[in-house]
Amino acid sequence: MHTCPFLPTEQVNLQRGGYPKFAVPLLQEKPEEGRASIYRTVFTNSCKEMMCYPDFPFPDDYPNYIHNARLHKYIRDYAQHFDLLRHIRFKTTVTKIRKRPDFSATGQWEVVTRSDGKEEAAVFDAVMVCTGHHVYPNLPLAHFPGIEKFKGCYLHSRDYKEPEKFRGKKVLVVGLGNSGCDIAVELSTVASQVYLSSRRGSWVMSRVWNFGYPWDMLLITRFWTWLDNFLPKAVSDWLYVRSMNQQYKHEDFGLMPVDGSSRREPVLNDDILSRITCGVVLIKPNVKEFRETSVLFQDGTVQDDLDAVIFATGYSHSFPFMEDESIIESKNNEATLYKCIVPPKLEKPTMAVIGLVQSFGSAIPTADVQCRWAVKVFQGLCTLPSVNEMLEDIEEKKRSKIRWFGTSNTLQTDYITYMNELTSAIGAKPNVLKLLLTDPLLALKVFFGPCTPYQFRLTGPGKWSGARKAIFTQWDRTLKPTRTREAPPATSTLPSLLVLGMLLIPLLLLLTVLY
Ligand SMILES: Cc1cc2nc3c(=O)[nH]c(=O)nc-3n(C[C@H](O)[C@H](O)[C@H](O)COP(=O)(O)OP(=O)(O)OC[C@H]3O[C@@H](n4cnc5c(N)ncnc54)[C@H](O)[C@@H]3O)c2cc1C
Ligand SMILES: NC(=O)C1=CN([C@@H]2O[C@H](COP(=O)(O)OP(=O)(O)OC[C@H]3O[C@@H](n4cnc5c(N)ncnc54)[C@H](OP(=O)(O)O)[C@@H]3O)[C@@H](O)[C@H]2O)C=CC1
Ligand SMILES: NCCS(=O)O
Repeated sequence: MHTCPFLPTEQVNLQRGGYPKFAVPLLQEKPEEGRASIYRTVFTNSCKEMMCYPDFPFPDDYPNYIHNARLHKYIRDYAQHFDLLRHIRFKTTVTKIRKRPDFSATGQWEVVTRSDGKEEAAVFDAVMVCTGHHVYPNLPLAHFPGIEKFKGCYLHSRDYKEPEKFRGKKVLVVGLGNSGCDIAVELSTVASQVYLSSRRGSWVMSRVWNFGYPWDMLLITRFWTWLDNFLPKAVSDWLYVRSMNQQYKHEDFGLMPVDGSSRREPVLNDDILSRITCGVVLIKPNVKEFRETSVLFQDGTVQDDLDAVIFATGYSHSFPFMEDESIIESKNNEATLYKCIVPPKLEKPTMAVIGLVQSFGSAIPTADVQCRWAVKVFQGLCTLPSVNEMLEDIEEKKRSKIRWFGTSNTLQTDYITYMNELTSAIGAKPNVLKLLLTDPLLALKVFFGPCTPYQFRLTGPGKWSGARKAIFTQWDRTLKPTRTREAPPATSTLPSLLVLGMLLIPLLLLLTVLY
């Protein structure tokens, strides 16, 4: 990788010589091998009511979208609240996971760890692999002819931390995902020009959706999921494209996705339109090739005097610690796991992969429900079908992925459909029809309101007594952090009905005269 001359390298040396580690390793200047890495200004793109642990709402004074440092505190608060820290071994790397010799009888695993240079092995009855899928950068340089000739520098978005070092530079960002969009917007405040190249375009939405409410509280509901699946696909596709294009026409900003009906995860960014309108971010098509100091795009346009390229081309995932790599079969960004969790060919179901799904929904509640299902499998309370039946189910799910995402090799899945599948299996899926009879107001909120994580703790094993109240107060917690100034009492405005009447009367008179 061409290091950027204007990115000071002493930090790397400093790091070796006691560089002050950030409180949050994610923000270290030089990302740690095998760890996710984010840039300083990352704010969540799921709102607090949609991304909390199902039995641990965020404090009501937290903003709806949260800076990564506050999210880190919330996760630590959760661990402290449920007394989990005693179960966690920090600064400990798992270097090897292998079946014990008697695995087919016991289902036990041997796990080797390294901490402070010391290796240690231990035996476990079950293993949950929760190592994330935003760790290993996807940097497909072979797709960018001439990059080896390029005299500027380039890096993957995983290595990007902040914009200052790019002040006055001409920078190309490749990839219109959430990283590419965030980074292009931030760079545009200091760079002399930012180009944002997109291969297939993306739906780009603001976090602040209709009526000023969080996008995910309005769009991720059981009603919309039901309608999306109930209507003929052509109709639901038309509605989807129409809703995504309702705030502005994406083609007017060069953003329009090639496949508009794909339910691929949208980009959430509140500033990109303004940066495009101000000309500091220029949207470009895919790169055709790089030259020594310029880049040729697929539409034939050329950009000279390029200083740097940031490849925001996403991530791949791998499990280097698995001695037998065939256990978690994963290639082309798709994994062969039953319910996206269990390797189907194990003689004993004592391994679960958690978090290897991507949806409109949030990672935290998804992982919470996945773990609850996996524990029932480990306990033998959720029995798995035969290997062939699991493999057929995996194939069937791949076919439905093509229907919604245009490809099977994706971690994408439909959030509520997936959560329903898992919560049904453990008896924790809310029964809306039954609720209609027993608690009609709750039923309406559950079906038409935001599918907040509390819904997955309303009933069944793991039920949380505070879930109903959390659902009834979710909008209070949403509005509290923004309603921070009481509007002064209205002075001159006439009641709106009176105004409406005053407008209607002349209109009615005009109509009677005309007709
Ligand atoms: C920039 C960015 C912003 C995001 N914003 C949101 C958002 O707004 N909302 C949302 O829901 N999701 C968001 N995501 C996605 C979300 O962060 C991830 O899905 C989530 O972090 C997944 O959690 P995880 O625990 O599965 O994996 P990770 O958070 O990646 O954690 C994996 C952990 O495993 C550890 N690990 C890995 N290998 C080993 C090993 N061999 N031994 C020991 N430990 C190991 C790593 O150190 C790490 O601590 C974002 C992702 C990125 C990159
Ligand atoms: N604020 C937040 O909450 C943020 C959340 N995230 C999350 O982190 C995860 C990773 O996001 P991100 O890093 O953006 O990665 P993504 O995988 O979401 O996006 C990768 C982008 O790179 C493009 N790309 C990939 N390969 C190539 C190629 N060979 N040639 C051209 N373009 C290519 C893709 O284009 P194409 O569309 O054509 O495939 C896509 O636009 C996502 O889940 C995202 O939601 C990330 C940043 C901020
Ligand atoms: N869709 C929320 C998860 S993400 O990876 O940002």
